[in-house]
Amino acid sequence: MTETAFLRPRSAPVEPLESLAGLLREWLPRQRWFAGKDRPVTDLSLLSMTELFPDCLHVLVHAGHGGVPAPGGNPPAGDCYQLLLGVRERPSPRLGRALIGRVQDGPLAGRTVYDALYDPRSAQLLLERLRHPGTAGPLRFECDAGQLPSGLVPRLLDAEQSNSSLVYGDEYILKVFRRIQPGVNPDLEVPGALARQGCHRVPAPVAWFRTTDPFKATLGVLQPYLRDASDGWTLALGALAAGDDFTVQAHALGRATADVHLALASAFPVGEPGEMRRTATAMTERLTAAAHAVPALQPFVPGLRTAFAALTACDAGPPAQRIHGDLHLGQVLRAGREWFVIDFEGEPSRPLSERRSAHSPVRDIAGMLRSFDYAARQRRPWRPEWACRCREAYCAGYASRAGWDPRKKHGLLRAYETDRAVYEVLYEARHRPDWLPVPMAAIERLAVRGD
Ligand SMILES: Nc1ncnc2c1ncn2[C@@H]1O[C@H](COP(=O)(O)OP(=O)(O)O)[C@@H](O)[C@H]1O
Ligand SMILES: O=P(O)(O)O[C@H]1O[C@H](CO)[C@@H](O[C@H]2O[C@H](CO)[C@@H](O)[C@H](O)[C@H]2O)[C@H](O)[C@H]1O
Repeated sequence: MTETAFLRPRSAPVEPLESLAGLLREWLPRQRWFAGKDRPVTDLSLLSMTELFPDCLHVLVHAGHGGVPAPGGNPPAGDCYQLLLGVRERPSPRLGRALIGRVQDGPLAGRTVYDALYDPRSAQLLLERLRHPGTAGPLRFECDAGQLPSGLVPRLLDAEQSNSSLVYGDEYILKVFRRIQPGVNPDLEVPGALARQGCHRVPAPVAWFRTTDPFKATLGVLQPYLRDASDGWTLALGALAAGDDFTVQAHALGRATADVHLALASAFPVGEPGEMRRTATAMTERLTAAAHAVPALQPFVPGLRTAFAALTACDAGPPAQRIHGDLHLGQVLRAGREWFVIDFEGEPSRPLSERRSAHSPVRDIAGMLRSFDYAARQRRPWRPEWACRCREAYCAGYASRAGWDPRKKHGLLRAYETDRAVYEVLYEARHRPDWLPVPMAAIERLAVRGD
């Protein structure tokens, strides 16, 4: 593996490759996983560029929103993204969907760049790198499994994702993180720790890659692929369409959630129950920021604030601990008769330090309860009673394993559900404006009726 002279990591806008930066500036905001859709990209700089294999560059870019450095020498507002770029004179016509554009000047002048994750050859070579641990410039490839098989055929998953995933021969799945923040990604840290606890509900990482420059960060994780699995969202929508009950599955899902919480509490330090006043303040601040970004929230702010204010009169809840952080029906897979939990990254828009700290497990429970509501609102007539039964069954399943019943923590649950619905309003406004009515219906319910 080489790191050629013009491919050394750089940290300022790179003049000779300006036209590559120009292409990426146009292309990035159109990607599903691009997090800054609500703000224009004002500047784009290449942070590092490494030749991963011939015709394939590993690139970290900073997409800036504002350009002016923040006070105190902090970098300007924006995010770092990971790209694997194929660079060829004439890419195969089959890569049409992946094309980014033709570079006009600099060392890559005249070559066409494309998203290399769509290129089976690059995907295969990426797995080869993981099979043979080692380095490429600042990149480190590491493997926990004895020997990974070779020759597995790759396919890029075509899912609504915050990252990009490659499935290899239905044996393994490699998640390539897109938005990169300094530090260990919880989606490597948590499944690794749970596997060491013997928790069978989470596929364990078998290989991963990371960078040491421009900061230390996890870039991708390979784990076993649950080949006959269906995700909870698909199963729930199927049940709704068929008019089927989903309470047996919801009950088992509650048990699975509690199993994962118990394993997390053993694997990581457990704190005191959250201090209610502080929790209420943080939730209120998030509400204020969300209402600023999505004006449709504003009429409901006073009603929603009462859910947070009421927290101060609540009993201390369960101790704070590491949690999933973004639990919903799309994050659980049913294989055979068991539920598995995936994607421990937490809510993608929150800072990594916050996602890696201890929180109330009620936050996860509230996330799943909201998800039943989302499912029940996918087709008319809406089925609130279906969601209600699932919510009951899920909480009962949770209580049967955890030893405490979420339904007896009504004030906490209401506050966390409200906080989650506020997050969802922001998420949908940014990523899927057509879906905004779904969390807005919950906002109205929580603000007006409070249940
Ligand atoms: N271990 C696995 N086995 C089978 N399918 C998986 C596995 N991990 C992820 N998936 C599939 O990939 C999709 C995206 O994975 P996820 O971790 O949620 O990515 P993202 O963080 O990008 O949203 C999931 O919805 C699921 O369908
Ligand atoms: O990409 P992630 O899975 O990490 O999570 C983000 O995207 C989710 C949507 O894909 C979003 O979930 C919301 O929509 C789901 C239905 O598509 C629903 O089941 C969830 O309850 C609802 O929150 C999630 O919030 C977001 O972080």
